[in-house]
Amino acid sequence: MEKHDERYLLKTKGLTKVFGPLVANSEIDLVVKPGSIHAILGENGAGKSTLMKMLYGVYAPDGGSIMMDGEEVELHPPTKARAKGIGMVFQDFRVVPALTILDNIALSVEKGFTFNRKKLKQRIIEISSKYGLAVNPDAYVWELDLGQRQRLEIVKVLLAENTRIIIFDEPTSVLVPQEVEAFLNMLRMLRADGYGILLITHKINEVLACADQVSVLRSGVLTYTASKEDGLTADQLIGAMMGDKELKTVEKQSGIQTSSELALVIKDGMIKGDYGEVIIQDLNLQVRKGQIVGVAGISGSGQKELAEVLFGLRGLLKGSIEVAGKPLKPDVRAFLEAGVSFVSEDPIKESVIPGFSILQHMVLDGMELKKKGLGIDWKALAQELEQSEQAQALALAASSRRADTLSGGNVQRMVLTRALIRKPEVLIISYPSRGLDIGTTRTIQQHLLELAKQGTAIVLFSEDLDELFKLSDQLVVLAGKRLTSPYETASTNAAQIGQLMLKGESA
Ligand SMILES: Nc1ncnc2c1ncn2[C@@H]1O[C@H](COP(=O)(O)OP(=O)(O)OP(=O)(O)O)[C@@H](O)[C@H]1O
Repeated sequence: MEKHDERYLLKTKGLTKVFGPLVANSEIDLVVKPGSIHAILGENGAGKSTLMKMLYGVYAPDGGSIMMDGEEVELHPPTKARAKGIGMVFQDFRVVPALTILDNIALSVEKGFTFNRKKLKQRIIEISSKYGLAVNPDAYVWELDLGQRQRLEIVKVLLAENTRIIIFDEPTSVLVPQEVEAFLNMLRMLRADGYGILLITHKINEVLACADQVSVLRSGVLTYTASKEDGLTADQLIGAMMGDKELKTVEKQSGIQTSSELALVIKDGMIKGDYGEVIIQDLNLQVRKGQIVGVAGISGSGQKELAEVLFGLRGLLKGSIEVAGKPLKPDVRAFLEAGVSFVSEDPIKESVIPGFSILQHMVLDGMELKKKGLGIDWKALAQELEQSEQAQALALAASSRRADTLSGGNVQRMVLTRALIRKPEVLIISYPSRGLDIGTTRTIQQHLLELAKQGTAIVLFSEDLDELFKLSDQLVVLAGKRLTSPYETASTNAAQIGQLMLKGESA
């Protein structure tokens, strides 16, 4: 028998993964204990997902070993990892939208083609009520919001035979603030039942709220480990992640007068959803030059549809939209020409073209071409991009890198650089800090304030109320198919905005 303090579910020794010349993970020693939550922290591109993907068998290690139950194991491909009891909840969900929750789960956990629907349904209900994971087995996946899809993934992992380690890759990035506490409670219940939890997150407060152990990666190396008994503090963890780099503070200068010139106006608009249903009606919105208007709302209240209207990707069913006093038809080219830039809510899915480099993405989005003879001077373009203030501030990866091999946070940096570099007249930006590490989050927030100071009108969609309050001059709320009138940020508070999010202005 091993001594109690030597108990572990999984242990790595010298685990290493390289991608060409890049050492993404270098000689990592990590221990996953039963009944514990182990947080993995690190800046964007530090190697967190790579490490987790080796433990879930997506990648075969290039060096080192993994031990389970006292012997060395091979976990690649994921079928082997799953057979050993390792489950992973990814950021992008692996579900079939056209099927119900029950059928999706049957596809992943049942071995044959026939299965006992009634029994499986019963098991889903049991497991989901045990851990507070409200899911309706008969609902279709396309009907579900991101939080519900995540719960489906978790149920799937829990129903798989002998799961004992569960890896979560930035789970709370898709959750609205009200769902985060319930999620952390669920993690605590899993811990109490003996599961070993690996949790990748950028949110220090979540780590402090629930982690038993913390490991920090920097440039592929595990540089810091600590446990709750050592007394974890935010400063210590941020220091371990950022090293000598300083964490900026972001503050909006008060008393700046925004111009009275209107940059963007929607009058009496109506927006329909993908199934012809009315999503927003009686829509009125005005954004002045240099003003940041934050849009709050519970997810799925029409944020995506409104953002698409503001970039010409979706038409208004009624009403009009004007940019700098000029009415525009729903046509992205016309919006681009009018100086509108757009950051969508899901950059990995919507903005990355497989096989294309960062530079090619920039050119496709309208970066001005430099001619050389009959061709394009790619070298000069690359230099211009890499030396730009925006690329440097956001530490954009090398412009020749293929965008589809970037880490999640680095894709977000690419999309943000692309939007900022155009010095837009109007910027429509959704969830700017999603997936970004804490240092980059502050940098992008500072950039948005600077951009507004220089006259850009910004519509900011965010689920993070702190971020909305920190950056916005005015707040509007989407609720009950309507957009509220604007509230001056300085004279409202989170409680009032929270009420509006739940009940709209009829409250
Ligand atoms: N398939 C791949 N091919 C080439 N390089 C890769 C591949 N996957 C990851 N990388 C690189 O390995 C490094 C580590 O990436 P990884 O996704 O593990 O970082 P991360 O810490 O999870 O970052 P983030 O917080 O941004 O998600 C990055 O430089 C990334 O670009």
